[in-house]
Amino acid sequence: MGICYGKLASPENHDPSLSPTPKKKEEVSTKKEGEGEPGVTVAEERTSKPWTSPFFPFYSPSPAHSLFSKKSPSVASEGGGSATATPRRFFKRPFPPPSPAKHIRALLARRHGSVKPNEAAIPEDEGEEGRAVAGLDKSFGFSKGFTSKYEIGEEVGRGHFGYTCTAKLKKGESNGQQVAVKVIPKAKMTTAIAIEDVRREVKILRALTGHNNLVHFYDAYEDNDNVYIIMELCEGGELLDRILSRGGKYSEDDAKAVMVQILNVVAFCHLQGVVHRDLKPENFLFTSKDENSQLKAIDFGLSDFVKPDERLNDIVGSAYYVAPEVLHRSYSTEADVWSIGVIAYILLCGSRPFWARTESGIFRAVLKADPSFTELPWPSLSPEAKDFVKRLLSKDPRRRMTASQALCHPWTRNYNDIKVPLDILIFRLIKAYLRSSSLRKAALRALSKTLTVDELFYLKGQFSLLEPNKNGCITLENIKLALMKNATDAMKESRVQEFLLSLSALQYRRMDFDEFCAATLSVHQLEGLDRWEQHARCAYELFEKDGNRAIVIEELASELGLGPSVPVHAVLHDWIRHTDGKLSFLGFVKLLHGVSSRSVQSLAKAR
Ligand SMILES: Nc1ncnc2c1ncn2[C@@H]1O[C@H](COP(=O)(O)OP(=O)(O)OP(=O)(O)O)[C@@H](O)[C@H]1O
Ligand SMILES: [Ca+2]
Ligand SMILES: [Ca+2]
Repeated sequence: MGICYGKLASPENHDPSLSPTPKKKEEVSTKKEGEGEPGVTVAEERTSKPWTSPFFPFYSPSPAHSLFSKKSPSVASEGGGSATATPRRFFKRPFPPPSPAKHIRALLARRHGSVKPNEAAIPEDEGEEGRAVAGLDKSFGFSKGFTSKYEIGEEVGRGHFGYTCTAKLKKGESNGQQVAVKVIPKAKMTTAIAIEDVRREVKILRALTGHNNLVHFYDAYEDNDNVYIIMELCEGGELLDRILSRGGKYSEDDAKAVMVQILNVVAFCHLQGVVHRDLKPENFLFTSKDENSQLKAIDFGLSDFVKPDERLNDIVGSAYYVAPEVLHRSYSTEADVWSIGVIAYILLCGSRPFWARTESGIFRAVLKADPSFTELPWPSLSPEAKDFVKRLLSKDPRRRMTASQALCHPWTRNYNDIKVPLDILIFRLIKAYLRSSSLRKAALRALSKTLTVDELFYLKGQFSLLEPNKNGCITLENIKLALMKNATDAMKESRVQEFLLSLSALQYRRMDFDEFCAATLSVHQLEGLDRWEQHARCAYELFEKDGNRAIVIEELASELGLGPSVPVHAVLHDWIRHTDGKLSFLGFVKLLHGVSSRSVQSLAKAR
């Protein structure tokens, strides 16, 4: 079971056209996170926050906020107690508006070491680290003497793992400087996983600090009771509160201003080999109350390092924002881009793309349902905005845009001279290209000739970031220099350098822009486009003229790295044209994918 919204039984019973009547207090039925108990009603008030914002109707609280006081379950009323005041909101609204997101319960259970039967919607393997253990080592090696250096002020926010206060430096050069301190009680660290998470949160903040859209990290302290993370104080409040105070809807331009900042910092994290894993509007703060204030990513508590070809498998994040592949336990940086897609959807229409009353219901929707782009206000939004969100919310992570690509999308790319960061995907694809057979390279080259202006825009940008020489070519040296320019300590952890070594096939050669396009185009992404068939047919015609040649089945099998156990004549029969022994269209498309022997084996079994 998950969060409940009073008696908002069906997704159809809300009205998107309602005026965002601000409410300070809202009563909704909810269930305590991480515990399998039945729903309890919570009355919430965020007025004790320094930047209190009005609530959107149906605002549902996160039980993690201790500022909320509990009330008896009987006071839950329809539509959060405000149904009679604005009855029109029923029957029309497609989804409830955003509210604070809750962490996935399996994750919390694992971190608190309390997995009870049937509690987690997706069972986690409970290893030694996930069990609450007495006598855990809770020393982090952080500085001591927090209280002698800082005078702690008012609480400005609270999450599941800690609370955040303002603080003032007592002495030294920056005497009086206001900072934010996230206090994480050691008493809450009951498992090895929880301790490791705090260690990694600080390590990642330390490694990434410096980006304009990432909260500035100053230092970390500890004493017997707490860990203290000292950061820049963001006084503009959470993005979630701004969404709510605007009635859940942003103009396209305002949404773009937010999106561009989010994509920028996430592209930066991904290049460094860090995946955030908890992107949601609560984890972006504005530096000031100003409308055009800068946005900062915070809360790297669930973040991790990921090597370029590695897949992570622990289920982490917040239900509304979690990517399908995370639920399938095999994911990488693309999972963050999905969460950005959910945020983009909410910004543009004020509703969540995937909604259900229970956690498992949300997971089902994430895995199976297609978000609505037909309900209001979608018909009145630009086709570019819709395409942008759809390509972030592609269920297949290989078809999803990367953060850098999203900054090159026609919806965003003309926004205020965006500087698109280097995309780690480029290096992954070059690596795969260099390992390909000459036949596959020829096929990719043919496909690259069919790229459109939009697709070339991104590739041109990436190519110029690698600073080609006078002849318009790049070498391994260019790639090294470009990465060094962008490298932070995080890169050492995620071992991008090691990955670079794997590009050593480039050592004695250079690549011009044409070859770069062939190397870095993503076949999977092109396949996700409506015009894929056209692309592929057109590319096949070019390949016929230039690259196609007679090939015997055994040679093709070896090109594809098929082992002797594969019945190649049966499997590859349709891939070779019997009239002249050259690749058929089917064979061409398979070759473009660089079909793995595993998929061919499964193909063989299916026959
Ligand atoms: N640098 C900051 N300046 C101002 N407020 C902050 C800052 N960092 C955090 N906060 C506030 O404190 C809240 C909790 O911080 P944070 O999200 O890091 O905690 P958490 O316990 O990890 O939360 P969660 O439950 O989302 O995992 C934030 O949502 C925000 O409102
Ligand atoms: Ca948070
Ligand atoms: Ca957190």
